[in-house]
Amino acid sequence: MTDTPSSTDPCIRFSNVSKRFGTLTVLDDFNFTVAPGEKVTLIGPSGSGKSTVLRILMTLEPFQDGVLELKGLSYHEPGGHGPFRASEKHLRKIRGHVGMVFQSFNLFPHMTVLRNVMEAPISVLGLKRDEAEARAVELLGMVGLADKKGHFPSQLSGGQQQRVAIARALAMRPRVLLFDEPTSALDPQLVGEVLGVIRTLAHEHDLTMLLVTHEMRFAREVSDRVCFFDKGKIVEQGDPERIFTAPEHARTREFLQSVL
Ligand SMILES: Nc1ncnc2c1ncn2[C@@H]1O[C@H](COP(=O)(O)OP(=O)(O)OP(=O)(O)O)[C@@H](O)[C@H]1O
Repeated sequence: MTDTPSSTDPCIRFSNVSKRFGTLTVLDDFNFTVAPGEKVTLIGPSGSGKSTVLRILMTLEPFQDGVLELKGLSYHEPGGHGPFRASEKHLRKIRGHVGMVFQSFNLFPHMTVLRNVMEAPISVLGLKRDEAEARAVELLGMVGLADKKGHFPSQLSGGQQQRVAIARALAMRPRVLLFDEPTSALDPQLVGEVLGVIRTLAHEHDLTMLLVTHEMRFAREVSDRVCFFDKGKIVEQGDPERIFTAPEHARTREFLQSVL
């Protein structure tokens, strides 16, 4: 396994990955690749394993079988003792490439918005304070919150907090950004502002993005590829227009009829 990816390598590659929680098999011989810069959305029924795919990529969950690579780095080191048996140092290296935006915003309540965005680049990347501040101010401007940098999270709406969380993830300059139902915890009137920020990111940046969302119209707008996921497998995938207008698989059709 090499640590030096070539430009033609997929950015993310799951090869025959299986994930079990006790006796429950969530991913069964799962194969999936994402190209550099590609925006891919996973849709599918609740409990089908979509979040688990993201959590494994973020190194938040171990897996049992198979091989997972991100930007040419394997989740188990050569000579290691099976999947995910990597040293903390190696996992940190992987994590350095990937950011994640969760359903709940998870901001530090005792820190201002600015500090929430600055903190990890200082403590994890070793950025100087003024560099981290300049980066944070720029990103807060990008998500439309430059004027809120001195506020605390409790003084912001859910939509604003989620936009801070997006700025915080971007501050680590990840190559891959994962979104796990980023608007599910929001009041309906706040969903649009968060989707707007993600839409801009998708259209204007070469970040590789993997999204799990129940917002089908949004999935159609931002994705290069939509994957219908059910019972730990990709049942059908392709161009969003085709998946949404002419799904080939009966399970995809049933799912889309139930949510559209
Ligand atoms: N830590 C855990 N321990 C035991 N079972 C778990 C754990 N995390 C997830 N599961 C189970 O794994 C399955 C897949 O969960 P996952 O959250 O990946 O599904 P999902 O497709 O993202 O669902 P949703 O759309 O509802 O978020 C579910 O049956 C869930 O109950």
